[in-house]
Amino acid sequence: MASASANTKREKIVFPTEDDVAKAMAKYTFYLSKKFCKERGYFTIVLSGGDLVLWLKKLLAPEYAETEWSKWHVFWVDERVAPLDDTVNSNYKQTLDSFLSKVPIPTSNIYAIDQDCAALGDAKGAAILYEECIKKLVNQNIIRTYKSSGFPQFDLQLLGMGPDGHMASLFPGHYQIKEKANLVTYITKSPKLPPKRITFTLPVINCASYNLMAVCGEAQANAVAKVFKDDFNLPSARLTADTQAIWYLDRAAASKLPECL
Ligand SMILES: O=C(O)[C@H](O)[C@@H](O)[C@H](O)[C@H](O)COP(=O)(O)O
Repeated sequence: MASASANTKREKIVFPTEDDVAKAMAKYTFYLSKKFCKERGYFTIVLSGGDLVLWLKKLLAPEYAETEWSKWHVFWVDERVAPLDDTVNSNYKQTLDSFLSKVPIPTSNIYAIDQDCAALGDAKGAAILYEECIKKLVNQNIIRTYKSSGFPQFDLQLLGMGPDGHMASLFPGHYQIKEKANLVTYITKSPKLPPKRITFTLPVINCASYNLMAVCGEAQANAVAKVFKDDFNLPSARLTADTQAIWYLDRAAASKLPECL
C-alpha cells in the first residue's frame, strides 16, 4: 500500500463538565451519522475503550431516535485481547452491554476481534484477522479508501487519551507508533493493563474523515498541555484527520493550557 498522510489543524472546544463533553460528543456523532448515511448509505464509526464506553449512552436520548442504526458499521480503534464475554477487559463486551445492545445495529455490522484469538490471548493473530476484516470491507466498498492510497478511511473515530498521552494502544516510547505498512498492529506489554492489545496504526487513524478526541479529568491535564505545545513524543499529539481533528475537553482536562491558567 502507498503511504498515506492526512493533515488537518488540531481544533479544540472546552466544555464546563464531563457530562457536557459526553452530550456534545453524542450530538457530533448524530450529525455525522446523518451526513454519511445520506451521502453513501453507510456510517463507519470507530470506537475506543475507557470512559467513552459510558459517554456513548448519551446517544440513547430521545432526540437521537431517528439515527439510522441499520446503516452503522462499528469498529474498535484498539481492543484488549480478552475473551469477548470479559466484562472487565473487553471493550467490545463493555460497549455491547452499555450501548450497542440497546440500539438496532445489525449484529453482523459490529466488528469485534476474532473470538478464538480473544479467548486464547493471541494478540498477533487478532491483529492479522482484524486487518483482513477491514480489507474485506474496503473491497466491498463499505469502508472508503483515503484518496488513492488504498488505506481505509473511516467516517468518524471517537478517541480517548491516557495521562501518558497514549491514544488507541499507541504508547509513548513503544515501536507501534512507527508502524506504517500494516493497518492493525499489536502490543503484548502494554503499560496500561491488560497487556495484550491490538490497535489501528497511526496512518489508519489519521486517514479518518473526522477524529474526535474526548478528554476529561485533571489526570490528563499535563498531557493535554503538552499536546497543544506540539510535543510529538506523545502519540496523541500526532492525531490529524482528513477533514477535522477536534478535541473536546472538560475544564479539568484543559486546566493546564496557557489560556486557562
Ligand atoms: O482500550 C483502551 O484502553 C482505550 O481504547 C484507550 O486508548 C483509552 O481510550 C484511553 O486510555 C483513555 O481512557 P480513559 O477514557 O479511561 O481515560
